[in-house]
Amino acid sequence: MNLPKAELHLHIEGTLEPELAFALAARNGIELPYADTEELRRAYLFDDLQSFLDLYYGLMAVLHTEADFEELADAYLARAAAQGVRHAEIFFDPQAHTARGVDIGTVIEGLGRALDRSEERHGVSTRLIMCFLRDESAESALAALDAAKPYLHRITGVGLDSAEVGHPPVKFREVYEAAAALGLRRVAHAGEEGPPAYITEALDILGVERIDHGLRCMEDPELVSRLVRERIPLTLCPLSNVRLRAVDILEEHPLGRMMAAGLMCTVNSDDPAYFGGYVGDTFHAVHEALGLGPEQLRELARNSFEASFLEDDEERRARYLAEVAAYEFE
Ligand SMILES: Nc1ncnc2[nH]cnc12
Ligand SMILES: [Zn+2]
Repeated sequence: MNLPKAELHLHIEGTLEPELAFALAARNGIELPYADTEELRRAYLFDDLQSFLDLYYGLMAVLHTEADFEELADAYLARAAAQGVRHAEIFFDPQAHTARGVDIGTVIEGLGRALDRSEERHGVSTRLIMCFLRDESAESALAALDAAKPYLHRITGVGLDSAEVGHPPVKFREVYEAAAALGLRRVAHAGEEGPPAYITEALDILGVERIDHGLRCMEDPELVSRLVRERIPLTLCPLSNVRLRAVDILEEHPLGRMMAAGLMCTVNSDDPAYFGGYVGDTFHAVHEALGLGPEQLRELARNSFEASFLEDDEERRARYLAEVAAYEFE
């Protein structure tokens, strides 16, 4: 769906399509444990977040050089642009690469090369958000933040991802304090598989401005009231929730109820190479499965720009919002 939109929850490593994975494996002399792209795709049957993460971190082994990261990001931006994305705030997982011996500078400069050309090539403005792996230690996250210091001009904010349950936001209190002191914006995954209390902690202890997922807030009516009152954006990922079995089928996704409750929802693709669709596909899917009509889709698109980190470019935000208002549905 070509409705102009911002994508606010997108792991660049989750855009690694099987074809590119095999091409990079061949280029870098790496043998993948799959015969071909078909066999790899057949492995995309996940039971939960962890079963996905195991494959996701494994396949990253093909990413080595700046050129690899550049190609990955450029391929995503081309696909996103074709689905109406005008602005993308892109997550990356530096610790998943440094743990394999790939320097953080290689990752950031490689992604940066694609992002620098994105407006000219794809008409997509971008921001970069570095995520800490919550199943690693706070010390490891602090080391990642320290290693990113020479590249802060390229980084807008920090996030928190990976296996959620058992790794509450409070574990990263000092890391987020340090990030805030560096002038970085703050977001965190919370309430994907973890309890509603993690959402409250992310807001109160980490000082986040948006909640990534936040699906499980619906179990706590007081939390819902607070999120509505404070207009905290939620970056929902409905196709991801189905593939990782947070909801059984898309028709049962609470997105419609969340919007009706007054929550500031956005829809995003999370890891589109693994979950069956990019963000335009996701808009189309929620239209079909949940019966969201044009004005609800327009609200989601408007929210995506309002929740985006475009404070340093309000003129651009206003332009994007005008495009949303003027969009004519077929
Ligand atoms: N949906 C997700 N939840 C947590 N960590 C992730 N890393 C990549 N995708 C993720
Ligand atoms: Zn995510």
